[in-house]
This record gives sequence, structure tokens and C-alpha cells, in this order.
Amino acid sequence: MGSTPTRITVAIVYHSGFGHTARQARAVAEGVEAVEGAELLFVTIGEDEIPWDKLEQADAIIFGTPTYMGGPSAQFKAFQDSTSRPVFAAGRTWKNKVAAGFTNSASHAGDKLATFIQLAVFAAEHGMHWINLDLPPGNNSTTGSPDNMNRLGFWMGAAAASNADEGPDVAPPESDLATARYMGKRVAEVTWQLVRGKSAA
Ligand SMILES: Cc1cc2nc3c(=O)[nH]c(=O)nc-3n(C[C@H](O)[C@H](O)[C@H](O)COP(=O)(O)O)c2cc1C
Repeated sequence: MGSTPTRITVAIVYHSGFGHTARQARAVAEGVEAVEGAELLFVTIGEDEIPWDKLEQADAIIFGTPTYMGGPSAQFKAFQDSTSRPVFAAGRTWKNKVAAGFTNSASHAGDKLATFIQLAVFAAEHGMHWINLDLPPGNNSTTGSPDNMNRLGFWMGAAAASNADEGPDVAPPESDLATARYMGKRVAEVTWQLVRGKSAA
């Protein structure tokens, strides 16, 4: 038996070109911080130096990117590629961490699934445990509404759609931000289960 853990660290590493995915990232962060004992490490690609040492210490890493041309943004892909030496070649130092993802694009579908698959494969290459979104589908029946969580019907992660003619002050809508908050909380809760389970074992 190890010592009883008193806190976990959940990192969010994301890119946003125009602020919409940044809004979604902040909602994911709120969900993480709603869980007692969960500390947040918030990394904005393009603004922050990538804190490789701190990421190595984190228990979970949530990846976020806009969907551009049916995949992660070039900036996010550059971050992914940059993990090759300090993480993969250094002994796969993210192995057995929890992983999850979120993406935002203009169209409701917008080929976001391709981005999620790319993020999940990336996590798998690092030997991470991918966490899905366990919400039921929203807005898929006569009694559904665009205000429902998971209105876009994705399960690989938290999805958001931001109207192309709206700024990040109003898009994505509250239902997608609630979905993002839910996912951040779920990831922190699952991470606690894993950390406590490892300690008990
Ligand atoms: C280069 C580029 C490619 C895009 N490709 C897609 C796409 O494949 N599917 C989609 O639905 N929206 C696409 N969009 C729209 C963006 O995903 C959308 O505007 C999103 O809200 C941008 O997020 P950001 O403000 O965090 O950068 C694209 C936008 C740009 C600039």
C-alpha cells in the first residue's frame, strides 16, 4: 500500500486560433476545479512554454484543439509532434496517465470525429487511458432541445460548435460549455479513482 494521495493534478493543453476553443477550455477547467483535491495545470499553446516537467508529474492530461480542415489545428499538431523527444523517446513518460479530449468547430458535425480519433490515437501512442463522454445524446428527439448537454451527439470527448459569424463572447453556446464542464469533472473523478486504486493496490 502506498501513502494516501491527497491531491491530483489534471492538465489541460489546448490551442485556439480565435478564442472559441479557449472558451471551451475554460469550461473544462471549471469542471476539473469542481472536484475536491483536483489541481489544474492550464497550458495555452502559443502563449505558454510547454511545461514538460509539470506535465510529467500530472495525473491526467486533457487535450483540446479546434477542428481545422477535418483535424487538429497545425499548432496543436506541432505540439503533438514535439512530444516525440521529451515524452515518447524519454521512456514514454506519459504512460498510464488519464487522457481525454475536446474540440470545437463551426459546423455541428464538421468532421470533429476525425479530430477526436486523432487525439485518441495520440494518447494511445503514449500509453494513456482515454476517457470517453458518458452523457446521453441531446437534441435528437421531438422533446430534445439545442439547450441539452451533448446536443451534438459525440462520445469520444466534449464537442462544441461555434457559429462561424459569432465571436467567442457568444459562441460556443451554454449547452456546449456545460458539456465541457461535465467532461472536465468526469476526467477528474476518474483520475481520482485510478490514483486511489493504485495507492490501495
Ligand atoms: C483553417 C480553418 C479550417 C477550418 N476547418 C473546419 C472544419 O473542418 N470543420 C468545421 O466545422 N469548421 C472548420 N473551421 C471553423 C473553425 O473550427 C471554427 O471557426 C472554430 O470555432 C475556431 O475555433 P478557435 O476560435 O478556437 O480557433 C475552420 C476554420 C479555419 C480557420
